[in-house]
Amino acid sequence: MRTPMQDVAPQDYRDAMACLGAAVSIVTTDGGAGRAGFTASAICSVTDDPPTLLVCINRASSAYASVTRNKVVCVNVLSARHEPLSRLFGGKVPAEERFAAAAWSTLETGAPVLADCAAAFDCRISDIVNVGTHDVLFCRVVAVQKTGCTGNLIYFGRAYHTVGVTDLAETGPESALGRS
Ligand SMILES: NC(=O)c1ccc[n+]([C@@H]2O[C@H](COP(=O)([O-])OP(=O)(O)OC[C@H]3O[C@@H](n4cnc5c(N)ncnc54)[C@H](O)[C@@H]3O)[C@@H](O)[C@H]2O)c1
Ligand SMILES: Cc1cc2c(cc1C)N(C[C@H](O)[C@H](O)[C@H](O)COP(=O)(O)O)c1[nH]c(=O)[nH]c(=O)c1N2
Repeated sequence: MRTPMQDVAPQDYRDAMACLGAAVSIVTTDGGAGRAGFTASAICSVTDDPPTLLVCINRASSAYASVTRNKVVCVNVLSARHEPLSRLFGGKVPAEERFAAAAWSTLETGAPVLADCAAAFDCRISDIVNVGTHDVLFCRVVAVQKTGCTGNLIYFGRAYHTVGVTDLAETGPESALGRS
């Protein structure tokens, strides 16, 4: 006989998840349903054939309607210097103010590409799965832009950190992992 699923408390779950460090990206969209973007850490690679990544988006997010109606996103992987931009896209700031703070271009889909991000994955959303408060977006990658993967922004222990040495001669090896 099956026993009913026993969930842990959301706070216990979040406390444990705070130990799971993750890269920080800004996920953007543009199209008939408008331009929008949000800071995201719930992103990972699914398969390289066909190149597919997943993004988890809270259905309460101001970007949700635009993302799911436009059906395109660009995942802009952030460097340490983008921490202020990450805070801006982290909520409660109007979309126009978020985008005014940086330079953007486009690749294939028209979703905004952050000019100097570490890497950008331009995607068409192929599938959406509802799970609890979030939608899991499966995103087919149709173009990439790669600028450089040093000094990347990480969110770990409820704080921003940097991984990867930016300039050893200038900063010294101790700066390879720094808390901000
Ligand atoms: N996946 C997400 O939606 C997600 C991830 C990170 C942060 N956030 C947002 O940033 C705020 C601050 O986060 P924090 O890390 O400083 O402290 P926190 O205690 O709220 O969260 C700790 C960790 O729990 C997970 N988490 C938090 N809220 C979540 C949610 N609604 N859905 C799924 N996972 C969630 C994330 O891994 C997060 O890093 C959160 O309250 C949340 O609104 C959301
Ligand atoms: C470091 C970090 C990481 C994440 C977030 C925040 C921060 C600071 N947020 C929250 C998200 O950025 C925020 O809720 C949106 O900007 C929505 O806010 P508005 O509704 O636009 O004000 C977030 N939201 C989401 O739907 N999926 C995610 O993976 C993440 N990850």
